[in-house]
Amino acid sequence: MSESSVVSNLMAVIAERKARPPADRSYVVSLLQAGDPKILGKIAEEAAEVVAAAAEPGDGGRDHLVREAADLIFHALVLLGRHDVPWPAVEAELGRRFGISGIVEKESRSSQS
Ligand SMILES: N=c1c2ncn([C@@H]3O[C@H](COP(=O)(O)OP(=O)(O)OP(=O)(O)O)[C@@H](O)[C@H]3O)c2ncn1[C@@H]1O[C@H](COP(=O)(O)O)[C@@H](O)[C@H]1O
Repeated sequence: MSESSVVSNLMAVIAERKARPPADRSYVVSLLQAGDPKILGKIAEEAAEVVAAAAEPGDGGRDHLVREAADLIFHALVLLGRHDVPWPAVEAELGRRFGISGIVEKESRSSQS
């Protein structure tokens, strides 16, 4: 499975968990049912763990960073799913920015407001 299809498939699982919560235990359902405060708290927690892992030296630190980044992105995807934001919308936004310097893009934001 390619990396981008992992994200698409995961978003499909999250949407399915939301539409038809299974009787079996599901971490995604527990997050969706607990709502934004729980999901946002997990995102903040995982972001702090990314920061800590990035400070660890060597291959162990790098591997830890990969795991914590995956946790952070997973919880962000659950938040998107809860708000019915489809993954292609995020991809389209990244695509819109592609090749535009972040400095130029930020300047265009302030001229729009
Ligand atoms: N990708 C994930 C995924 N990534 C992380 N997690 C869970 O996120 C939780 C993170 O918990 P913690 O904060 O305790 O973990 P942690 O930060 O590493 O803990 P410490 O470092 O503090 O010890 C754990 O329960 C992980 O299992 C995930 N849970 C589910 N998925 C996907 O979601 C699908 C549906 O899951 P269910 O709804 O549970 O069936 C699964 O098949 C997977 O594909």
